[in-house]
Amino acid sequence: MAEEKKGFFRRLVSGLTKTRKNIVSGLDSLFGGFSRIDEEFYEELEEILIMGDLGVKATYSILDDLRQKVKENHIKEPMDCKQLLIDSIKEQMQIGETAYEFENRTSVVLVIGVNGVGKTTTIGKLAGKLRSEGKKVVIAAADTFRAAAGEQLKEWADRANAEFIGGQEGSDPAAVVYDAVAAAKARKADVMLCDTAGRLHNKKNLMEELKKINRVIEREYPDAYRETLVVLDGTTGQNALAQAKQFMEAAQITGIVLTKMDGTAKGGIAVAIQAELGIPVKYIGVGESIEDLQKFNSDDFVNALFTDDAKEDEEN
Ligand SMILES: Nc1nc2c(ncn2[C@@H]2O[C@H](COP(=O)(O)OP(=O)(O)OP(=O)(O)O)[C@@H](O)[C@H]2O)c(=O)[nH]1
Repeated sequence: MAEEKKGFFRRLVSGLTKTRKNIVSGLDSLFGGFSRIDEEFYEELEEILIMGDLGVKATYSILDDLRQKVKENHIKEPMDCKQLLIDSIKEQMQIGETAYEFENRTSVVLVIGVNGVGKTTTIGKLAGKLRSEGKKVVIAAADTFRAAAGEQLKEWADRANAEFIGGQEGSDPAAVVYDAVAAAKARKADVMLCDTAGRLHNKKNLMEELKKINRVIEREYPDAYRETLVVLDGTTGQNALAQAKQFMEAAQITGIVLTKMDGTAKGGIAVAIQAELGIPVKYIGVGESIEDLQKFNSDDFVNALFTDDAKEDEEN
Protein backbone atom coordinates (compact mmCIF):
# COMPACT_ATOMS: atom_id res chain seq x y z
CA MET A 1 0.00 0.00 0.00
CA ALA A 2 2.82 2.38 0.94
CA GLU A 3 4.56 1.47 -2.33
CA GLU A 4 1.36 2.08 -4.26
CA LYS A 5 0.97 5.46 -2.61
CA LYS A 6 4.57 6.35 -3.39
CA GLY A 7 4.08 5.32 -7.02
CA PHE A 8 1.01 7.46 -7.28
CA PHE A 9 2.75 10.43 -5.71
CA ARG A 10 5.57 10.12 -8.20
CA ARG A 11 3.12 10.00 -11.11
CA LEU A 12 1.33 13.00 -9.66
CA VAL A 13 4.58 14.94 -9.35
CA SER A 14 5.60 14.12 -12.91
CA GLY A 15 2.08 14.71 -14.26
CA LEU A 16 2.04 18.13 -12.66
CA THR A 17 5.44 19.14 -14.05
CA LYS A 18 4.18 22.08 -16.09
CA THR A 19 1.91 23.40 -13.35
CA ARG A 20 4.69 22.97 -10.82
CA LYS A 21 7.19 24.83 -12.96
CA ASN A 22 4.65 27.56 -13.62
CA ILE A 23 3.84 28.22 -9.99
CA VAL A 24 6.86 27.09 -8.03
CA SER A 25 9.60 28.61 -10.20
CA GLY A 26 7.89 31.99 -9.79
CA LEU A 27 7.65 31.47 -6.05
CA ASP A 28 11.27 30.39 -5.74
CA SER A 29 12.47 33.56 -7.41
CA LEU A 30 10.07 35.53 -5.23
CA PHE A 31 11.30 33.97 -1.99
CA GLY A 32 14.92 34.20 -3.12
CA GLY A 33 14.69 37.62 -4.73
CA PHE A 34 13.13 39.63 -1.92
CA SER A 35 15.10 40.52 1.16
CA ARG A 36 12.03 41.40 3.21
CA ILE A 37 8.31 40.86 3.28
CA ASP A 38 6.73 44.10 2.13
CA GLU A 39 3.79 45.22 0.00
CA GLU A 40 5.72 44.63 -3.18
CA PHE A 41 6.40 41.07 -2.07
CA TYR A 42 2.69 40.44 -1.52
CA GLU A 43 1.81 42.05 -4.85
CA GLU A 44 4.19 39.77 -6.70
CA LEU A 45 2.89 36.75 -4.81
CA GLU A 46 -0.65 37.73 -5.76
CA GLU A 47 0.33 37.88 -9.41
CA ILE A 48 1.99 34.45 -9.31
CA LEU A 49 -1.07 32.84 -7.70
CA ILE A 50 -3.50 34.47 -10.14
CA MET A 51 -1.33 33.52 -13.11
CA GLY A 52 -1.15 30.00 -11.69
CA ASP A 53 -4.94 29.76 -12.04
CA LEU A 54 -5.69 29.54 -8.33
CA GLY A 55 -8.55 31.96 -8.91
CA VAL A 56 -9.17 35.44 -7.49
CA LYS A 57 -11.14 34.33 -4.45
CA ALA A 58 -8.68 31.68 -3.30
CA THR A 59 -5.73 33.99 -3.99
CA TYR A 60 -7.12 36.75 -1.78
CA SER A 61 -7.99 34.34 1.00
CA ILE A 62 -4.52 32.81 0.84
CA LEU A 63 -2.92 36.27 0.98
CA ASP A 64 -5.06 37.40 3.92
CA ASP A 65 -4.26 34.23 5.79
CA LEU A 66 -0.56 34.51 5.01
CA ARG A 67 -0.36 38.15 6.13
CA GLN A 68 -1.92 37.19 9.42
CA LYS A 69 0.40 34.22 9.95
CA VAL A 70 3.46 36.29 9.06
CA LYS A 71 2.41 38.90 11.63
CA GLU A 72 1.57 36.40 14.35
CA ASN A 73 4.81 34.50 13.90
CA HIS A 74 6.92 37.65 13.52
CA ILE A 75 8.36 36.33 10.25
CA LYS A 76 10.82 38.66 8.58
CA GLU A 77 12.58 36.51 5.98
CA PRO A 78 10.63 35.72 2.77
CA MET A 79 12.14 32.19 2.72
CA ASP A 80 10.57 31.52 6.12
CA CYS A 81 7.06 32.04 4.86
CA LYS A 82 7.20 29.35 2.17
CA GLN A 83 5.83 26.65 4.49
CA LEU A 84 3.16 29.09 5.72
CA LEU A 85 2.08 29.61 2.13
CA ILE A 86 1.87 25.85 1.55
CA ASP A 87 -0.25 25.51 4.70
CA SER A 88 -2.52 28.36 3.61
CA ILE A 89 -3.16 26.79 0.21
CA LYS A 90 -3.99 23.48 1.89
CA GLU A 91 -6.35 25.22 4.30
CA GLN A 92 -8.18 26.97 1.48
CA MET A 93 -8.79 23.60 -0.11
CA GLN A 94 -10.22 21.99 3.02
CA ILE A 95 -13.83 20.99 2.51
CA GLY A 96 -13.99 17.97 4.76
CA GLU A 97 -13.57 14.31 3.99
CA THR A 98 -14.41 13.37 0.40
CA ALA A 99 -16.83 10.46 0.23
CA TYR A 100 -16.67 7.72 -2.40
CA GLU A 101 -19.86 6.12 -1.16
CA PHE A 102 -20.91 5.03 -4.64
CA GLU A 103 -18.12 2.45 -4.62
CA ASN A 104 -19.74 0.58 -1.75
CA ARG A 105 -23.43 0.74 -2.56
CA THR A 106 -25.78 0.10 -5.45
CA SER A 107 -25.35 3.39 -7.24
CA VAL A 108 -25.99 5.49 -10.28
CA VAL A 109 -23.23 7.88 -11.27
CA LEU A 110 -24.29 10.56 -13.74
CA VAL A 111 -21.36 12.03 -15.64
CA ILE A 112 -21.77 15.49 -17.10
CA GLY A 113 -19.39 17.59 -19.18
CA VAL A 114 -19.08 19.38 -22.49
CA ASN A 115 -17.63 17.57 -25.51
CA GLY A 116 -13.94 16.89 -25.56
CA VAL A 117 -13.22 17.35 -21.85
CA GLY A 118 -12.47 13.65 -21.38
CA LYS A 119 -15.87 12.40 -20.27
CA THR A 120 -15.79 9.15 -22.25
CA THR A 121 -12.25 8.39 -21.16
CA THR A 122 -13.15 9.10 -17.53
CA ILE A 123 -16.17 6.77 -17.63
CA GLY A 124 -14.01 4.10 -19.29
CA LYS A 125 -11.29 4.44 -16.67
CA LEU A 126 -13.81 4.39 -13.81
CA ALA A 127 -15.51 1.31 -15.26
CA GLY A 128 -12.11 -0.38 -15.52
CA LYS A 129 -11.28 0.43 -11.92
CA LEU A 130 -14.61 -0.77 -10.56
CA ARG A 131 -14.40 -3.97 -12.62
CA SER A 132 -10.89 -4.66 -11.34
CA GLU A 133 -12.39 -4.57 -7.84
CA GLY A 134 -14.86 -7.24 -8.94
CA LYS A 135 -17.87 -4.93 -9.21
CA LYS A 136 -20.61 -5.36 -11.79
CA VAL A 137 -20.85 -2.26 -13.95
CA VAL A 138 -23.47 -1.08 -16.42
CA ILE A 139 -22.61 1.82 -18.72
CA ALA A 140 -25.49 3.90 -20.09
CA ALA A 141 -24.64 5.92 -23.19
CA ALA A 142 -27.23 8.63 -22.70
CA ASP A 143 -25.29 11.11 -24.82
CA THR A 144 -27.40 10.28 -27.85
CA PHE A 145 -26.60 13.64 -29.39
CA ARG A 146 -23.54 12.29 -31.16
CA ALA A 147 -23.30 8.71 -32.45
CA ALA A 148 -19.50 8.74 -32.14
CA ALA A 149 -19.75 9.31 -28.40
CA GLY A 150 -21.68 6.05 -27.98
CA GLU A 151 -19.30 4.06 -30.17
CA GLN A 152 -16.27 5.25 -28.26
CA LEU A 153 -17.94 4.45 -24.96
CA LYS A 154 -18.82 0.96 -26.17
CA GLU A 155 -15.15 0.30 -26.89
CA TRP A 156 -14.27 1.27 -23.32
CA ALA A 157 -17.14 -0.88 -21.99
CA ASP A 158 -15.90 -3.90 -23.98
CA ARG A 159 -12.37 -3.37 -22.75
CA ALA A 160 -13.54 -3.15 -19.15
CA ASN A 161 -15.96 -6.04 -19.60
CA ALA A 162 -18.88 -3.87 -18.51
CA GLU A 163 -22.44 -4.10 -19.78
CA PHE A 164 -23.20 -1.42 -22.37
CA ILE A 165 -26.63 0.08 -23.03
CA GLY A 166 -26.94 2.62 -25.82
CA GLY A 167 -29.54 4.10 -28.12
CA GLN A 168 -29.90 5.38 -31.67
CA GLU A 169 -28.43 8.78 -32.47
CA GLY A 170 -31.00 11.40 -31.55
CA SER A 171 -33.07 9.04 -29.41
CA ASP A 172 -34.40 10.09 -26.02
CA PRO A 173 -31.58 9.98 -23.43
CA ALA A 174 -34.11 9.25 -20.69
CA ALA A 175 -35.22 6.13 -22.61
CA VAL A 176 -31.61 4.90 -22.68
CA VAL A 177 -31.43 5.50 -18.93
CA TYR A 178 -34.69 3.57 -18.46
CA ASP A 179 -33.26 0.58 -20.36
CA ALA A 180 -29.97 0.81 -18.49
CA VAL A 181 -31.73 0.85 -15.10
CA ALA A 182 -33.70 -2.25 -16.13
CA ALA A 183 -30.44 -3.95 -17.13
CA ALA A 184 -28.72 -2.86 -13.91
CA LYS A 185 -31.56 -4.25 -11.81
CA ALA A 186 -31.81 -7.51 -13.77
CA ARG A 187 -28.08 -8.16 -13.48
CA LYS A 188 -27.81 -6.86 -9.93
CA ALA A 189 -25.18 -4.35 -10.99
CA ASP A 190 -23.20 -2.53 -8.35
CA VAL A 191 -22.68 0.69 -10.27
CA MET A 192 -24.38 2.20 -13.27
CA LEU A 193 -22.24 4.83 -14.98
CA CYS A 194 -24.27 7.16 -17.12
CA ASP A 195 -22.84 9.40 -19.84
CA THR A 196 -24.91 12.48 -20.66
CA ALA A 197 -24.72 15.18 -23.31
CA GLY A 198 -23.42 18.43 -21.89
CA ARG A 199 -24.76 21.16 -24.07
CA LEU A 200 -23.99 24.22 -22.01
CA HIS A 201 -24.89 26.68 -24.75
CA ASN A 202 -28.48 25.65 -24.22
CA LYS A 203 -28.79 25.53 -20.47
CA LYS A 204 -32.55 25.21 -20.45
CA ASN A 205 -32.45 22.09 -22.62
CA LEU A 206 -29.66 20.65 -20.55
CA MET A 207 -31.60 21.25 -17.35
CA GLU A 208 -34.73 19.66 -18.80
CA GLU A 209 -32.76 16.67 -20.04
CA LEU A 210 -31.07 16.13 -16.67
CA LYS A 211 -34.37 16.55 -14.84
CA LYS A 212 -35.98 13.94 -17.05
CA ILE A 213 -33.09 11.52 -16.54
CA ASN A 214 -33.25 12.11 -12.79
CA ARG A 215 -36.98 11.48 -12.73
CA VAL A 216 -36.52 8.13 -14.45
CA ILE A 217 -33.81 7.07 -12.00
CA GLU A 218 -35.81 8.23 -8.96
CA ARG A 219 -38.91 6.39 -10.13
CA GLU A 220 -37.30 3.19 -11.42
CA TYR A 221 -34.35 2.86 -9.09
CA PRO A 222 -35.29 4.66 -5.88
CA ASP A 223 -32.86 2.78 -3.66
CA ALA A 224 -29.81 3.54 -5.78
CA TYR A 225 -27.28 5.88 -4.23
CA ARG A 226 -26.80 8.95 -6.44
CA GLU A 227 -23.66 10.71 -7.55
CA THR A 228 -23.35 13.45 -10.17
CA LEU A 229 -19.85 14.17 -11.41
CA VAL A 230 -18.86 17.05 -13.66
CA VAL A 231 -15.84 16.41 -15.87
CA LEU A 232 -13.70 19.47 -16.59
CA ASP A 233 -10.65 19.87 -18.80
CA GLY A 234 -7.84 21.06 -16.53
CA THR A 235 -6.01 22.69 -19.44
CA THR A 236 -8.77 25.28 -19.76
CA GLY A 237 -8.05 26.90 -16.39
CA GLN A 238 -10.56 29.57 -15.38
CA ASN A 239 -12.86 28.44 -18.16
CA ALA A 240 -13.26 25.12 -16.36
CA LEU A 241 -14.27 27.03 -13.23
CA ALA A 242 -16.90 28.95 -15.21
CA GLN A 243 -18.23 25.69 -16.68
CA ALA A 244 -18.50 24.14 -13.24
CA LYS A 245 -20.54 27.13 -12.05
CA GLN A 246 -22.94 26.77 -14.97
CA PHE A 247 -23.40 23.06 -14.36
CA MET A 248 -24.07 23.79 -10.68
CA GLU A 249 -27.05 25.85 -11.81
CA ALA A 250 -28.38 22.94 -13.86
CA ALA A 251 -27.86 20.04 -11.46
CA GLN A 252 -26.90 19.01 -7.97
CA ILE A 253 -23.23 18.31 -8.43
CA THR A 254 -21.53 15.98 -5.93
CA GLY A 255 -18.03 15.98 -7.35
CA ILE A 256 -15.63 17.13 -10.03
CA VAL A 257 -13.23 15.18 -12.22
CA LEU A 258 -10.33 17.27 -13.53
CA THR A 259 -8.76 15.73 -16.62
CA LYS A 260 -5.57 16.37 -18.58
CA MET A 261 -3.76 17.69 -15.56
CA ASP A 262 -0.58 16.16 -16.99
CA GLY A 263 -0.32 18.44 -20.00
CA THR A 264 -1.10 21.75 -18.39
CA ALA A 265 0.44 24.65 -16.55
CA LYS A 266 -3.02 25.53 -15.26
CA GLY A 267 -3.32 22.81 -12.61
CA GLY A 268 -3.83 25.48 -9.93
CA ILE A 269 -7.46 25.36 -11.02
CA ALA A 270 -7.93 22.46 -8.57
CA VAL A 271 -7.35 24.96 -5.75
CA ALA A 272 -9.83 27.43 -7.26
CA ILE A 273 -12.52 24.77 -7.61
CA GLN A 274 -12.40 23.51 -4.04
CA ALA A 275 -11.84 26.93 -2.48
CA GLU A 276 -14.40 28.79 -4.52
CA LEU A 277 -17.11 26.23 -5.21
CA GLY A 278 -16.74 24.03 -2.16
CA ILE A 279 -17.27 20.97 -4.36
CA PRO A 280 -14.73 18.19 -3.97
CA VAL A 281 -12.46 17.30 -6.84
CA LYS A 282 -12.94 13.54 -6.60
CA TYR A 283 -10.59 12.40 -9.34
CA ILE A 284 -7.85 13.86 -11.46
CA GLY A 285 -6.56 12.53 -14.76
CA VAL A 286 -2.80 12.75 -15.18
CA GLY A 287 -2.54 10.69 -18.37
CA GLU A 288 -4.48 8.48 -20.73
CA SER A 289 -4.18 5.05 -19.14
CA ILE A 290 -6.48 3.57 -16.49
CA GLU A 291 -4.00 4.09 -13.65
CA ASP A 292 -3.81 7.75 -14.58
CA LEU A 293 -7.24 8.45 -13.16
CA GLN A 294 -6.64 8.91 -9.48
CA LYS A 295 -8.60 9.84 -6.41
CA PHE A 296 -7.79 13.38 -5.51
CA ASN A 297 -6.30 14.33 -2.18
CA SER A 298 -5.69 18.04 -1.75
CA ASP A 299 -2.78 17.72 0.68
CA ASP A 300 -0.99 15.29 -1.65
CA PHE A 301 -1.74 17.62 -4.54
CA VAL A 302 -0.22 20.66 -2.83
CA ASN A 303 2.76 18.61 -1.64
CA ALA A 304 3.29 17.39 -5.21
CA LEU A 305 3.18 20.97 -6.48
CA PHE A 306 5.90 22.00 -4.07
CA THR A 307 8.14 18.95 -4.51
CA ASP A 308 11.33 20.12 -6.10
CA ASP A 309 12.78 18.24 -9.06
CA ALA A 310 16.24 17.77 -7.60
CA LYS A 311 14.86 16.04 -4.52
CA GLU A 312 12.60 13.82 -6.64
CA ASP A 313 15.55 12.76 -8.82
CA GLU A 314 17.59 11.94 -5.75
CA GLU A 315 14.82 9.77 -4.33
CA ASN A 316 14.44 7.86 -7.57
N1 LIG B 1 -3.21 13.65 -21.41
C1 LIG B 1 -4.45 13.32 -21.04
N2 LIG B 1 -5.39 13.14 -21.97
C2 LIG B 1 -6.63 12.82 -21.58
C3 LIG B 1 -6.98 12.67 -20.20
N3 LIG B 1 -8.31 12.37 -20.15
C4 LIG B 1 -8.75 12.34 -21.41
N4 LIG B 1 -7.75 12.59 -22.29
C5 LIG B 1 -7.80 12.68 -23.75
O1 LIG B 1 -8.68 13.72 -24.13
C6 LIG B 1 -9.30 13.43 -25.36
C7 LIG B 1 -10.81 13.63 -25.25
O2 LIG B 1 -11.32 12.67 -24.40
P1 LIG B 1 -12.77 12.02 -24.56
O3 LIG B 1 -12.94 11.08 -23.44
O4 LIG B 1 -12.97 11.53 -25.93
O5 LIG B 1 -13.65 13.30 -24.33
P2 LIG B 1 -15.24 13.45 -24.26
O6 LIG B 1 -15.49 14.52 -23.27
O7 LIG B 1 -15.90 12.16 -24.04
O8 LIG B 1 -15.48 14.00 -25.66
P3 LIG B 1 -16.59 13.60 -26.68
O9 LIG B 1 -16.58 12.12 -26.75
O10 LIG B 1 -16.09 14.27 -27.91
O11 LIG B 1 -17.82 14.20 -26.11
C8 LIG B 1 -8.90 12.02 -25.71
O12 LIG B 1 -7.84 12.06 -26.65
C9 LIG B 1 -8.38 11.44 -24.39
O13 LIG B 1 -7.42 10.44 -24.55
C10 LIG B 1 -5.94 12.87 -19.22
O14 LIG B 1 -6.13 12.81 -18.00
N5 LIG B 1 -4.71 13.21 -19.70
